[in-house]
Amino acid sequence: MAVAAELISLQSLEGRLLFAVPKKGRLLSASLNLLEGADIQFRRENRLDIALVKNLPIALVFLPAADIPTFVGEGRVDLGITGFDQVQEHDAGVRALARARRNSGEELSPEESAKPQGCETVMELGFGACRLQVQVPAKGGYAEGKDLIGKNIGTSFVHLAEEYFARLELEKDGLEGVSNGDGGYHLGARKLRTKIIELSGSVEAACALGVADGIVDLVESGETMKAAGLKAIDTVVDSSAILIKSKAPSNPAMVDLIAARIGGVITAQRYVLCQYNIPRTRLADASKITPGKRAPTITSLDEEGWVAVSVMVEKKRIAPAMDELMLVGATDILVLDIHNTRGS
Ligand SMILES: Nc1ncnc2c1ncn2[C@@H]1O[C@H](COP(=O)(O)OP(=O)(O)OP(=O)(O)O)[C@@H](O)[C@H]1O
Ligand SMILES: O=P(O)(O)OC[C@H]1O[C@H](OP(=O)(O)OP(=O)(O)O)[C@H](O)[C@@H]1O
Repeated sequence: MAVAAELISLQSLEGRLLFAVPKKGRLLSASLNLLEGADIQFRRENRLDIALVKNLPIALVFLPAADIPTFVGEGRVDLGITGFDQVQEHDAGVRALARARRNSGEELSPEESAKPQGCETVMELGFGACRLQVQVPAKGGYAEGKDLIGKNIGTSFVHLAEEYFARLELEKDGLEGVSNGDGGYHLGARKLRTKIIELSGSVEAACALGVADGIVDLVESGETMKAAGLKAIDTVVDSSAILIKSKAPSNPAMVDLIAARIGGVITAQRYVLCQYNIPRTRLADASKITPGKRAPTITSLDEEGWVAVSVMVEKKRIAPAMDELMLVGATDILVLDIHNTRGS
């Protein structure tokens, strides 16, 4: 991490909530938009991975998305933005480590046992949607995950891939549904027959180059997979960006404040405000079309028998909702952008 000691001392971090943000990649720009919407003001110095927030007792820590669950899970950082897939992979890695230590007879120290491990999901953030999928050459003979048992699998998600193939191997051996009690599938004392090969990027090239028979990698549009001559045969995780928090944050009230601000921005991005006039006799029909997040706000109009309705509608539903409102007799339908929200 490029932290210039002369610019940001450890003392300047004292009393500040630490908030981890992806330093690059697919989640960076939407994460920065969220921070801006939540009025978290900072200036990131060139090459510096820590930024002090000007208007709140927070410091932002820019980290690779894959490392954020570790920092938050160990309580080194209070809050973080990362992909659900990364949290799942981290948790699978923690399970694998615990098993390895148990198998080698190593005891946890009292401090380790007492320390709250793992992170909690605060909310989904509405971006970074993708799927972690098992992909194979489109023209090959593999049709489902179990066809790859005993083969070579290239992936950056080694722990999730191991658990995925452990489950398939257990099923194949007639031990369907065995999870051995720690939340993820594993083979107990037996060894995984499928070979998981760790790759750190451009995983889609592994099959064509003969390194792997199949891969476990992320897919969004499917373009990368198609261009590499691959097809998906199974989904391991459905993912999107999430806000996570440590189980023992340094300042729970500040965590709640940031979560409320970010929640407000997300709601504002997802909804529009729809206003219309309608005869009171048709209100029940209109309310079915636009029920609102909780309930529509109804005000009487000066004109006898008419009411004005103000209601939040999901952006993706607004066009058909307007069509339907017209059909039940609504007039003067207006749609307004919501700049920010709180408590909705
Ligand atoms: N194609 C994609 N579409 C949408 N979200 C994605 C996509 N690829 C990755 N993501 C999400 O973004 C997260 C970070 O992935 P990304 O590849 O951008 O990270 P990175 O830090 O640049 O890592 P790397 O250097 O390994 O590429 C993933 O864990 C996933 O949640
Ligand atoms: O389905 P698509 O929309 O084509 O996206 C999928 C690609 O995006 C991710 O890689 P990224 O571009 O982040 O680079 P990487 O291979 O270096 O991880 C992922 O690993 C796939 O390669």
